[in-house]
Order: sequence, then structure tokens, then C-alpha cells
Amino acid sequence: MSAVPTPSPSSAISLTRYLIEEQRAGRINADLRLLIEVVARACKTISIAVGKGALGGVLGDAGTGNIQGEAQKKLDVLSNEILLEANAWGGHLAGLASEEMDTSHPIPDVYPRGNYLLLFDPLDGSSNIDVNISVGTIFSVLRAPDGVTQAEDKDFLQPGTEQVCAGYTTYGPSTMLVLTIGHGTHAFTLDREVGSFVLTTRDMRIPEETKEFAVNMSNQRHWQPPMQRYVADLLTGKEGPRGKDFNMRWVASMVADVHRILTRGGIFSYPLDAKCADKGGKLRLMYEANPMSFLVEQAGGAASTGRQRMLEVRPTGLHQRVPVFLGSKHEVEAAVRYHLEYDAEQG
Ligand SMILES: O=P(O)(O)OC[C@H]1O[C@](O)(COP(=O)(O)O)[C@@H](O)[C@@H]1O
Ligand SMILES: [Mg+2]
Ligand SMILES: [Mg+2]
Repeated sequence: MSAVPTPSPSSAISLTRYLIEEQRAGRINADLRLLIEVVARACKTISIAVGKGALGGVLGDAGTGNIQGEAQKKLDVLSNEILLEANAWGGHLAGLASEEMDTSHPIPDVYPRGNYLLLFDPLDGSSNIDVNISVGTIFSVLRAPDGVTQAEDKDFLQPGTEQVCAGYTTYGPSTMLVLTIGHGTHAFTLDREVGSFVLTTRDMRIPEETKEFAVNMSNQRHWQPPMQRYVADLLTGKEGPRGKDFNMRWVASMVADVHRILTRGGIFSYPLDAKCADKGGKLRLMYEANPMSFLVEQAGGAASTGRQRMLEVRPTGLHQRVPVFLGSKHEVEAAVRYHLEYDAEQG
């Protein structure tokens, strides 16, 4: 029987060391480094809470709802509190915004302030909490506009191209932190005994071609014509216009689906459908689509609304929703082609 390889402690690069090296290379400043450390520490706390499961009394509904009209789980509320508590006093922020809060969260007057804005989806994949399937946390960091020390909602409305950092943690069989500061996308695995994130994949690369798609097929009848055509062609496989058989996966936790795509390729889509058309889509631009698109682009993939590069969308609201297509570059381009050809036919 061959031994399971364990990284030698001397060669292991911790998140702290990675960030210090990035600071020395002039790619981040000390404030952003410390901000990322605070977020990572909060995610470790969330990971512990998630890991306790039924033993920790954290499963089930909170009995409250969020601004999006969604019922909150106890872990949605707890994760939000953990991230707020950890970051509000950190001294690196001019404001915080969360999927779970109606408006942006001011930094209390007694706390020190900084130049960054932090946005997060504290717990992504809430419908999977009670069935012990991977969930996660998604975050995005922007610069506060010049001179702003106490941010208002409008200060957060910057396109995804302005992000200086984005990442997610996935609480699955192992807890992983996947991060970009605009110089590649890197994966860190939590060493639970030591309590630190260790660099396990430097420069994740998404293959340009794929034979795997992720979509909630139960919405098929509600989709718009270009999405109907695109998926119909995927399903005809080798005999159809795409000339190859496709496999399908859908975890229903965006973090888990995107993590699979960053690891082995694929396309993830949550298109516009008749159920969410009035809201503009299902997934949130600021807390989900933008950070994931930044990570995917930094790994050589592509991300689009179906008609526009995601990172160039000009946000109009903190809780704005968008259709999402992201992952393997050539497959995202194919999905976009179906939309543009349909629009051209319509004149
Ligand atoms: O239940 P559906 O319609 O398949 O939607 C699943 C999608 O909704 C989300 O769960 C939304 O995230 P939240 O749990 O943060 O609300 C995504 O993670 C996932 O991709
Ligand atoms: Mg989410
Ligand atoms: Mg959420």
C-alpha cells in the first residue's frame, strides 16, 4: 500500500506567508493583506460552526427573512454576524455590505477606518445546509472612492473590474479558500490541526474546452429562447451540432459548482428565466457573480451575462441580480453566441 503524501511543514506555504510575499513584491499593501487575514480568520470560525452540524444547534431556519425575500437559515445569520464582528473593528474598511443586510453597514464611530469596502455572501448554498452538502462564503473587496471614510450604498456601486481582491471558502470534505488579488487564482486548504490555510494549488487554470455543464434543468421551460436552443444542442451530444456528448452536474451551491469548474473545467449557468425575469436574474452581481467572475477570469476562464462581460456590468443597486454564464472560455463564448445570434435574428 502506498503512503498518503503529506506536505512537509518546511515546504508548506501558509496564507500568511503567501500574502507577505505578495506585499514584498508590491502587489498588495499591508492594509489589504491584513484585511484578507481577517476575512480568512472569520471563515475559519464559520467552518467550525458548519462542521458542528446537528451537534452545534446551528441547523434549521432562523425564522427571519432577508431583503431578497428569502427565508434565512440560522447559519446565514450566524455567518453574517461572524464576518461583521471580525471585520468592523479591523481598521481596514470604510464600509461593509452583505447579501443578508438591507443596506450597507457603517463602521461604528469608535472603530478605526480604512480605504477598502468589503462585500460578502456570508453563506452560499443555504438550501444545502440541512442536508450536509458543501456550502461556502463568497467575498469581494473594492477601494472606497477618494475621500470616503464612511461609505454609503452608492459607493459600492463599482463594476467588477474595480475589484482588488475576491475569494470564496468552501466548507466541504475539506475547507478551502480560493483567492485572487489580480495575479492568478490560488487555492489554500485549511490544515485543521494547525489552524492555518496552506497553499495547495498555485495558479489554477480552467481548461478552455469542456464536456460538462451545470444548470438547474428544472427551470428549462421558463428559459428564454437562446438558452433553450443552447441546452437543446448540448443534449443532442455527438449527433448534434456540438459534436460531443456532455455530462451535467448541479450542486445548487454556487461555491461548490464554481470550485469544480476551477478544478476541472465546465460551464456554470444561471440564466434569466420567467420566474426571475422581473428581478433581472437569480444570482447577485455584487456578492456572487462579480467575485466569482474575477476568480474565473484570473484562472483563464470567461464570465458573461450572456450578452456582456460580467466584470463590465455597471451596478445600479447593492442587491442587483444578473444572469450568469462562467467557466471554460470556449464554452462560455459558445453560450454567448447563441444569445447574440438570437438578438440579431430579432433585429
Ligand atoms: O435552488 P436553485 O434555484 O437551483 O439555485 C441554486 C443557486 O442559488 C444559490 O444557492 C444562491 O445562494 P444563497 O444560498 O446565498 O442564497 C447559489 O449558491 C446556487 O447556485
Ligand atoms: Mg449565494
Ligand atoms: Mg447566501
